[in-house]
Amino acid sequence: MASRAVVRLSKSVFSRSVLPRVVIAKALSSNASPRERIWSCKKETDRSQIGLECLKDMVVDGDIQLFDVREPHELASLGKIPKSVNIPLAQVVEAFSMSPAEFKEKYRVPKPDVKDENLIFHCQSGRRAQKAVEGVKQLGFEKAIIFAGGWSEWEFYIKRRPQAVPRKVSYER
Ligand SMILES: O=S(=O)([O-])[S-]
Repeated sequence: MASRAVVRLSKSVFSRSVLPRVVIAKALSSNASPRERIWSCKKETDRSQIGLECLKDMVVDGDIQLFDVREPHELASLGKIPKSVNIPLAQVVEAFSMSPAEFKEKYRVPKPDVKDENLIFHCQSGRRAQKAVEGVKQLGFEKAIIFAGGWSEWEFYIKRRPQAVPRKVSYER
């Protein structure tokens, strides 16, 4: 009787709370790869996108290559996500076809590697970023993903919860 209760209790403890917590703790540790961190935050199984909370963590952490494919005038008038680099959609394929030296000279950041797992594209609401991801995937950047919520979701979040933006990251407008 008592042993059955113990088995039942330990099954529920291990299956529902302890193990997932261990997995989550590992995924959130500084040793976790960017991809482990991304997917630890996601409940859904769609691995082609990143959600706002995880994006925010990566922005704070700095371990991110985030490209904003809107037009420069949109960034100037609406604002930009910290750490993002602007490459308008029409230039994306050309940019990601450049040599690392040309890319660095033009965009002032290192060119991502085809194997990078922290390569993320966003725009205003997802449409252009989707095209950008499709374009770079054709060039071999298979692990590129999209922040579909884009600037719209980031701005909505910031406006509703400005205190949630860590001080380390300045809110650029
Ligand atoms: O930014 S958008 O192309 O989704 S309108």
